[in-house]
Amino acid sequence: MRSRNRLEGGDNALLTSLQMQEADQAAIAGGAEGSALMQAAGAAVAVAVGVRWKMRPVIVLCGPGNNGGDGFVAASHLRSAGWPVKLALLGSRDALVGEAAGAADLWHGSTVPFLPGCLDGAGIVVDAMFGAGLSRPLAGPALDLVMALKHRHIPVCAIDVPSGVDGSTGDVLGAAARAEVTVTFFRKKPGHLLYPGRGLCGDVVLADIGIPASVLNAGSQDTWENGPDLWLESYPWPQPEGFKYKRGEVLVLGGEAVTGASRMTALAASRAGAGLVTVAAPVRVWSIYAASLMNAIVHSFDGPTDFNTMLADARRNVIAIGPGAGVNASTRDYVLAALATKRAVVLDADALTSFAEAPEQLFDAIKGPCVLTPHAGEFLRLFDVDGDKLHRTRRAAQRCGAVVILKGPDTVIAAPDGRAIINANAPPQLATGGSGDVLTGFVAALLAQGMAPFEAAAAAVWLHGAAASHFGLGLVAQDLPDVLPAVLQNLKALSDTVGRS
Ligand SMILES: NC(=O)C1=CN([C@@H]2O[C@H](COP(=O)(O)OP(=O)(O)OC[C@H]3O[C@@H](n4cnc5c(N)ncnc54)[C@H](OP(=O)(O)O)[C@@H]3O)[C@@H](O)[C@H]2O)[C@@H](O)CC1
Ligand SMILES: Nc1ncnc2c1ncn2[C@@H]1O[C@H](COP(=O)(O)OP(=O)(O)O)[C@@H](O)[C@H]1O
Ligand SMILES: [K+]
Repeated sequence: MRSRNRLEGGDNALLTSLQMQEADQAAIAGGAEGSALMQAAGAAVAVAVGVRWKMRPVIVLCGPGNNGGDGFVAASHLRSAGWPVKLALLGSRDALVGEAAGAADLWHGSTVPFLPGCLDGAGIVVDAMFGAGLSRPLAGPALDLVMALKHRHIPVCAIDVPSGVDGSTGDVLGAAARAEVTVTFFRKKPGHLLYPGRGLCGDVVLADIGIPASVLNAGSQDTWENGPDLWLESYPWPQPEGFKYKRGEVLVLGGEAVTGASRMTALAASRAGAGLVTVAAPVRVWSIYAASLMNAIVHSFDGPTDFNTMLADARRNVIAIGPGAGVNASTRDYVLAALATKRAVVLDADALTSFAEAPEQLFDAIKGPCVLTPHAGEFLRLFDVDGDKLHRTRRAAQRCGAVVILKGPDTVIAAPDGRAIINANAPPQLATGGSGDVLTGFVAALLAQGMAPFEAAAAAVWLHGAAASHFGLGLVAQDLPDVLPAVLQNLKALSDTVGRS
């Protein structure tokens, strides 16, 4: 399937520092000159500065490695273009080696001491202290300069990453500069998309420095930025010869104390294309569901026997449990009964928290296709939270055998086989009560229509973010299903364009 192929390579791949180093080495083994890559990198930085700012005094802060080397090249280009440029080097000129030493030899401008005073009079800072080679928390003169930058309001252009940000994880080691623009090379890095790093990068410019895409071995990529490229080929568009049962049926467990949450899940599942949506409504509140849900079939149920009878209908190919379900033993039993069918199951909110005392019981019961959609608090109740967000989510997916969507402004989607996707299209207005319940419905609907769990999770998260952006400010959760049609129409137009090209 082509979508799978896109996942194996492509522009969306995110590279750790090590993977970037391997790509660099493969490019050089394939005939590229290391110095040419550095020249292209530094030139791209100079272009990014020139495009963004009017001519003014620039200070380039160079570190002791190749990030500093890129800084020397950028400084030379800006100087040749007439910009007043000063350069400060951390460490001694004689300690530079390789391409960085070569780039320094070509710098004929003034060099000033690497001290906070070097910022005086500067209108722009080019941060070329550390990139992929950051190996420990900032300290000493580098820390002093980053702290000085925080107190002055001089715009910063960072090379590769803001110095102090770990490109592989987005973590800040000690302290980090805050950039307005970050110029990175060949492919983005996870740290450009994961907080706190993402919040320090400003706009990320991806520069082509001549490393061919072919250096990425098919199959060796495991992390991508979310986007339609990854799953559009397997998106389940309505088919002329389809009928409602072919588009799948989602069974949503309704809550008793809280009814709005699962009603939003049901509406979202209908809008996202499930052929049928059935809500299992607790008998005492059945009328609330029946009166408010026109798109769904509302069945009243009174305890496990009734629920099991509803599960017995195998046309219900996806079961969504969690929103408003209540944290208790009954919810646990419903989850276990749903998982025992080995049909696709989406577990959110209370369905997860109900297993806080016994996560193993949940993990052991997952035998079929399953997507868990915890926010950070729910995740903490079930999983180990050591390490960065990408690592945490991957480990959780491996541990439980399900696709895990760890939500937040930088949602990570991980599969048990180690693949992971970072989402970056969600606007902050999505942080509103009930928006997670809508996401559960989107995931369930895409699974119902036959998408594989990893792709369904990624597509749902992307549509969710796109819907929130499309609506804009003032969003409440129930607006998301209502604006989904406009987002889907745009996506269909894109799909038709890609299909024709
Ligand atoms: N790969 C590619 O395709 C291309 C890569 N390119 C560029 O190369 C960059 C990577 O270069 P790099 O590997 O030389 O590492 P870099 O970030 O300069 O730092 C290493 C130096 O910093 C030091 N150091 C580390 N942490 C420190 C700290 N906290 N405090 C103080 N010192 C610290 C470290 O010292 P050590 O740990 O060895 O003691 C070492 O001396 C990459 O980001 C991109 O800009 C481009 O030219 C285009 C092609
Ligand atoms: N600051 C933010 N920026 C973008 N998206 C966010 C932000 N905070 C939360 N979200 C998204 O909003 C949704 C909230 O889900 P959740 O926490 O489960 O809320 P609820 O339980 O109220 O439905 C998730 O999809 C999450 O990724
Ligand atoms: K940097």
